[in-house]
Amino acid sequence: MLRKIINALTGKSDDDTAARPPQADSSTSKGPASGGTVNGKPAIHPSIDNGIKPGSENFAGGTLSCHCSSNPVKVKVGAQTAHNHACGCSKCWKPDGARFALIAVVSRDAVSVVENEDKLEVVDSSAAIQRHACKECGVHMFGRIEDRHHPFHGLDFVHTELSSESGWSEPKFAAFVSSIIETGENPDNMGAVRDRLRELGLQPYDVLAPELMDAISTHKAKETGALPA
Ligand SMILES: N[C@@H](CCC(=O)N[C@@H](CSCO)C(=O)NCC(=O)O)C(=O)O
Ligand SMILES: [Zn+2]
Ligand SMILES: [Zn+2]
Repeated sequence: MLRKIINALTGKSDDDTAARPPQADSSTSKGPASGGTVNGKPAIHPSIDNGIKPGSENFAGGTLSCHCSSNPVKVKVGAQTAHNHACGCSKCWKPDGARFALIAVVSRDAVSVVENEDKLEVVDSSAAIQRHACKECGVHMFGRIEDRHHPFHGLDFVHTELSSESGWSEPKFAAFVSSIIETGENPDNMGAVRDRLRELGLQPYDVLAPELMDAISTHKAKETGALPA
């Protein structure tokens, strides 16, 4: 692993090719390690690979459905989302073939499970974001922060591509970009991936966008007393 990191940093090739995940240009089926290309460029996510459609100002929400063909879980989101972004982390749900998840936040008060709640389970109860996923198809229906001290407490994370309504806020940046390597992306592809994100108008960040990092630090400073509450 260390050798791979050093090679990625120095630009040297890794002769242990058998151990490497497929290249971006290879074809594929599932997961970021096998993310393919669209028109010769790294595929990011099927909803935006052909361009990003802006959301609608007066949009007031819709219903998310999981991928089950029968008895899908349905979650009502009764408000427009905010901070929609592409996320490369290993924890967010991605559809087949996507390198990135698309994920946005919305007030938890606006989120309610309206059908087949019994099919939901929390993927990792120790995670800050409790991702409620369908036990049958694996789709994450919403992610909730239960820790009252967390900077984003009160917000749920949702994938608006699960809704048939159009008008949801569009993704505006890409977060945890380097993290795609953690699930098998070839480090040699990162330049092309970042170029493609910029071309789509999604500034790549390796953590979150500055306004969210500032919000997290402000929250912490108010808790410690470094800033007035
Ligand atoms: N490199 C890690 C990063 C995982 C991570 O910190 N993910 C963020 C963003 S998720 C939506 O933007 C996070 O806040 N995670 C908290 C949680 O998942 O509970 C990796 O790739 O796994
Ligand atoms: Zn399902
Ligand atoms: Zn994520």
